[in-house]
Amino acid sequence: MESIISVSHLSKTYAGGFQALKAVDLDIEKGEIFALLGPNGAGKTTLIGIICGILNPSEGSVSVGGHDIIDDFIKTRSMIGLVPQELTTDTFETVWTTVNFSRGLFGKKADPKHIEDLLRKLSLWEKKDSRIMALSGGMKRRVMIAKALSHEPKVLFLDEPTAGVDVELRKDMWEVVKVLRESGVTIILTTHYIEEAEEMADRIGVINNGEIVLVDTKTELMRKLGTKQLTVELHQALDSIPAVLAAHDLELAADGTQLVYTYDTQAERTGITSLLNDLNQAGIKFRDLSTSQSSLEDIFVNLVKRPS
Ligand SMILES: Nc1ncnc2c1ncn2[C@@H]1O[C@H](COP(=O)(O)OP(=O)(O)OP(=O)(O)O)[C@@H](O)[C@H]1O
Repeated sequence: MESIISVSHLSKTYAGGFQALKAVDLDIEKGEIFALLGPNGAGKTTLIGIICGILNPSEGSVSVGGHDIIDDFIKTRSMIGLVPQELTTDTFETVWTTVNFSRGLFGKKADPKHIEDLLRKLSLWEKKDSRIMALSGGMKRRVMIAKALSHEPKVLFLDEPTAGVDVELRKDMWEVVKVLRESGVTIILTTHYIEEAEEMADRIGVINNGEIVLVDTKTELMRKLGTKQLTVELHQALDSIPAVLAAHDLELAADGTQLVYTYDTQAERTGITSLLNDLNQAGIKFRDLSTSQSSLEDIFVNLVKRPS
């Protein structure tokens, strides 16, 4: 895959000495929806701020579409649309005026056709002559997206697009994002909601304490998530896994008193029946059985838990 954003060894130390980013490496692929997950204060806004040229990095570099964000600031900035966390827009203006004005800020020639297409895509066309203050919260958010896309950027950043909105609005936003992706825009969103990342993202990155601790495709994470473990409590400890059980994905735990069997919950056959048969044949007796499943939530919590 071709990358559209390349972040290399990026560090940020704020004036007071606090290091908010620590040698971050990250590639964003053209056309993907990438979700950046992380707890409060992890460094998400700092990372976005640097890529968008709002903040200076302390070390490292970022390129957008192959251009360096510092050497080629105007070019890279025009390739980016940013929807900030807070809704900040001139409430007395109409939707049409506001969105056209945003395009002008990037020095782009007026293009009523593009703005019309954009407003239609965002289900705002009927509201083009309404003042922003007369719109619902969901519509205001969509106006923010229209403003961010008015100059035809290649990449759209959505910083916490659904923070504090109700479930219905959140689902609306997910639909909007998918429609935008189909039009070829690469989307990077930050979120606290694991469900949101699961619903929308092609890939998920987890950031904690200024470090990227995991980047993986959602499919791969779901595959990991789809595995379950069956723990067999044995009557007598084993030194090793007997050869008759070699066909099963087993590990010995708790000083040999537990056999842990990992299986795929999505597989047609879990293999549990045959494992229990083989245990019986081998004369291995057990006291108890229990199952557990790791969720994306568990993976996330484990990755970001603070040392106590
Ligand atoms: N201007 C600043 N000066 C000093 N420290 C800052 C400054 N801006 C942010 N920080 C600190 O840097 C860390 C990262 O902040 P950042 O806003 O990037 O986190 P975040 O992941 O976006 O958090 P949230 O989810 O709460 O928005 C935090 O500990 C924050 O207190």
